[in-house]
Formats: sequence, C-alpha cells, structure tokens
Amino acid sequence: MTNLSKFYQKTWMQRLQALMDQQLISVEQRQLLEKSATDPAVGDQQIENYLTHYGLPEGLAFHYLIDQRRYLVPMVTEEPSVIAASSHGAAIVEKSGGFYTKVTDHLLWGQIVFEQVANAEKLKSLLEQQQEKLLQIANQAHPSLQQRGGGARYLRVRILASDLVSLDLAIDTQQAMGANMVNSMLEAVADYLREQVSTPVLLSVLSNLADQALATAVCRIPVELLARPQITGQQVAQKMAAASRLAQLDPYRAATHNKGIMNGVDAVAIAMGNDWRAIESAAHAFAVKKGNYRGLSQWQLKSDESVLEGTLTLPLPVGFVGGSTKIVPLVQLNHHLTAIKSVGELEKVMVSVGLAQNLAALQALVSEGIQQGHMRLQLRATVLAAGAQPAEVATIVTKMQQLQRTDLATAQNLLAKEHEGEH
Ligand SMILES: CC(C)(COP(=O)([O-])OP(=O)([O-])OC[C@H]1O[C@@H](n2cnc3c(N)ncnc32)[C@H](O)[C@@H]1OP(=O)([O-])[O-])[C@@H](O)C(=O)NCCC(=O)NCCSC(=O)C[C@@](C)(O)CC(=O)[O-]
Ligand SMILES: NC(=O)C1=CN([C@@H]2O[C@H](COP(=O)(O)OP(=O)(O)OC[C@H]3O[C@@H](n4cnc5c(N)ncnc54)[C@H](OP(=O)(O)O)[C@@H]3O)[C@@H](O)[C@H]2O)C=CC1
Repeated sequence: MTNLSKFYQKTWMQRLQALMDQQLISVEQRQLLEKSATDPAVGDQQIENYLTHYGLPEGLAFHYLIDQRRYLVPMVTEEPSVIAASSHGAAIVEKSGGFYTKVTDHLLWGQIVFEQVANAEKLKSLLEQQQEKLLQIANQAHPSLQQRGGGARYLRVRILASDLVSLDLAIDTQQAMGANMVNSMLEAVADYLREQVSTPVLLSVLSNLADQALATAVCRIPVELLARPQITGQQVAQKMAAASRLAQLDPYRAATHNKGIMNGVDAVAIAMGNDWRAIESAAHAFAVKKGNYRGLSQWQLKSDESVLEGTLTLPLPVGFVGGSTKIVPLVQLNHHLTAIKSVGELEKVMVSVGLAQNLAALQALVSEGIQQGHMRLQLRATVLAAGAQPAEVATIVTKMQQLQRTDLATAQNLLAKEHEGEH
C-alpha cells in the first residue's frame, strides 16, 4: 500500500494512484481529476504536489469606455451576477461619457526591518546618510531592471517602536508586479547592512501596501440615468451618496462595500494572471484612513444635484509581465481580448471595473434591493446545484420564479417532478 509521504517526489500519475491506494478517492473521482488536468506538465512546474487544474468560469464584460477608448474585459469568477453587474454599471457610465483615469508611477515598497534597536534616531540618521549607497546596492542586485528604466528610486526610514525601525525602499518595477525582484534586491541590501550595523535585521520583504502605485477612476453620471422602476434617478443618486457616506462611517458596511468593488477587480486580476491576494491585501490596507477602515470609493452629488460623481483610487501591485503571465496561455489571450499594452493600461481597466461594480451594487441596494437582480442570476446556480443538466435550467428557473422560491429543496422537488413527468 503506497503511502503519501514524499508526495512531491512522485509523478503526477503516481500521486493519483497513491490517493487511490489509500482509498482517499474513488475510480470516478480519479477520472474527474484526470479529466480536469488540462496541462499536468505545466501544472507540475507551477505549483507543488500538483493534482489537477481547478477550472473557474471566465466571462466577458461589455460597455467599458475608459479615457475615450473602448475595452472588452475578460473576468474570471464563480459568482453569479458579478459580470452582469459589471456590464450594467459600465453601460451607465458609457452613456455618461465613460471613465476618466489616472495612474501614478508603478513603484513597489520593500522593507528591511531592524529589531532590538538601542537608539532608533541614531540608526535612522545612519541609514539616511547611506541613501545613495543603499540604492546602488539594490540596483546592482537586479541590473536588468535599471536597463529597462526601473530600479530603486528613493528610501525612507520609519521608527515603528523604540526598538523597531523599518528601512523602506521604493522600487520602480516597470511592467512587472515586482515582488520577486524587490525581494532579491532587499536581501542584497540587508546583507550589506548586516556588515555595517550591529543592530539585527528581523526580516526583509516587499510590502503589498503599494501606495506608490495608485490608479484612480472617476465618472460623472447625470442622475436621470440612475432611475429604476418606482424610484427616480434623483432619489437613487441621493441614496447612493448616503450609502457612500455610510461606508465612510461604518466598517461593517465598508467591508461589504469594498467586497463589491473587489468582485470586479479580483475577476480581472485572475483573468490577467495576477496575484489577486496581493491586490486584495493592498486594497484593504489602503482602506484604513485615520485609523478607521472605510469604503474605497466615494459618491457625491454635485452642487445642483444633477450629476453624481464617483471616485475610486486603488493601490495596484500588478504586472503586465512576470508571474504567471507568460506561463498561462489564457492570460495572453485575455491580454489580446482587452488589447492592453502596458501595466498602466491594466491598472486603468482594473480600477474602472471596480468602480462600475460598485455603481451597479449601490444602485441595486438603494432601489429594488440586491436580491431581485442577483437572485435572478443566482437561481441558475441553485438549480445546477440541485442536479439539473444545463439544458433543464431555464425551465426550472422559470418555475421557481413563478413560485417565488429561491431555495435548493424547491429546485430539487421541481427537478424530480420534471424527471417523473418524462417517464
Ligand atoms: C444584475 C443586474 C445587472 C440586473 O439589472 P437589470 O436592470 O434587471 O438588468 P437588465 O436586464 O436591464 O440589463 C442591464 C444590463 O445589465 C447587464 N446584464 C443584465 N443581465 C445580464 C445577463 N444575464 N448576462 C450578462 N449581462 C447582463 C447587461 O449589460 C444589460 O445591458 P444590455 O447589455 O442588455 O444593454 C442588476 O440588478 C445589478 O447590477 N445588481 C448588482 C449585482 C451585484 O452587485 N452582484 C454581485 C454579487 S452581490 C455582492 O457581492 C456585492 C454587494 C452587493 O454585496 C456589494 C455591496 O454591498 O456594496
Ligand atoms: N505579493 C507578494 O507578497 C508576493 C508575490 N510573489 C509572486 O511574485 C510574482 C511577481 O513577482 P515579479 O518579480 O514581478 O515576477 P517575476 O519573478 O516573474 O519577475 C518579473 C520578470 O519579468 C521580466 N521582465 C520582462 N520585461 C520586463 C519589464 N518591462 N519590466 C519589468 N520586468 C520585466 C524581468 O526579467 P529580467 O530578470 O530579465 O529583468 C523580471 O525578472 C508573482 O507571481 C507573485 O505571486 C512572490 C512573493 C511574495
């Protein structure tokens, strides 16, 4: 009976066999793992103990007009109504003239933290005096980045506590997200400083709070475009502005407000082969202002209340190259579909999608409520979960809507009746 130790030393087929031998999976489950493994050779190089490829649905969002350019936006998500909402929000902004965006330089912070610091001020000034030398050592650790026009730009020293000091280097990572590059550069500087300074280095690593790589999207919507059945555009706009204020005051609301934004941002990040965990951690860290976690976007009615202005700024530690961007063929296809040519464009698309997602969510929440639109699409997932074949879904969804039911048990009963009726 093969055991599972040294799983990583087994071949992919041996791993599946080992799971069978241990009676952890059935023959059918092994077949599912094999069928889903679209590219075992690549998977085995990408991650450890590779088993199979876990497929997520990819859809396309429409109506994006960003800085007067039209974009198709591939989005990878398992959540119903996210892509519908994305297109819906974008369609409203499209009718309003589109999104206007701006991006800052694409710099990533890296930090070297000193512990057991005896005199923080003294260490701070010592490090600041060596700025040029430290930046030079960082750049020498990854010379190709400078050749591309990037590299370590500047540094700062922060006293975090009487015994903890952080030396932060801002590094222009050009078209890459830069985590691996920055970490190598930091370790070179840390090695140098270990010889210069007796104070121990605790760690050196990039920071995902990429507040030197910001992207902002703005849209200005004539309130009449926000109208919903039984509620005027003016009323929707006023309520959206109130919901925006709520997210500034209440972290419980801000968490969901921001989740709605990241529904779109994450979906684009995955489609573009990016590290969505880095983007998520950056966004939520950036949402803390004056010690409070707040909504990342804001909606304000302009003076004569005829226009609702939405603004979203996000830190985006993202890459147009590097990471898995060249390894996953679908990422190259999605770059082609979106027709983006740089990391700056990727940032503009991502932040616009985040704002569109937020617009659609808030408009629904303050008018008919989220369930009407969301559950109409979520119902399809419920009926699938009840065991329906794709071809049966529409019939069962219609019957559920007639019964005004959304629960799994009703879907299962209707499906059973449908199958009885067939015999
Ligand atoms: C769902 C809608 C769009 C319906 O809204 P609606 O007005 O009933 O939709 P419609 O049928 O009039 O279509 C409007 C547009 O939506 C798109 N659309 C509409 N249906 C589809 C579809 N089947 N497939 C693809 N696209 C669709 C499409 O672009 C369409 O325009 P068209 O292209 O026809 O000119 C609206 O109710 C909505 O946007 N709701 C928000 C849904 C949402 O945010 N879902 C995310 C999950 S809930 C969540 O996690 C976020 C949240 C809410 O918690 C965040 C927060 O609290 O702030
Ligand atoms: N967020 C986090 O906390 C962490 C993330 N990661 C992972 O790190 C990866 C991202 O790191 P990153 O360093 O970007 O990825 P890579 O390790 O893939 O490095 C990017 C590479 O892209 C090459 N490149 C080609 N053209 C350019 C260009 N125009 N600008 C910049 N680089 C270019 C560079 O090659 P050359 O060397 O020839 O210059 C560079 O080494 C992601 O996979 C992420 O998941 C890893 C650790 C932590």
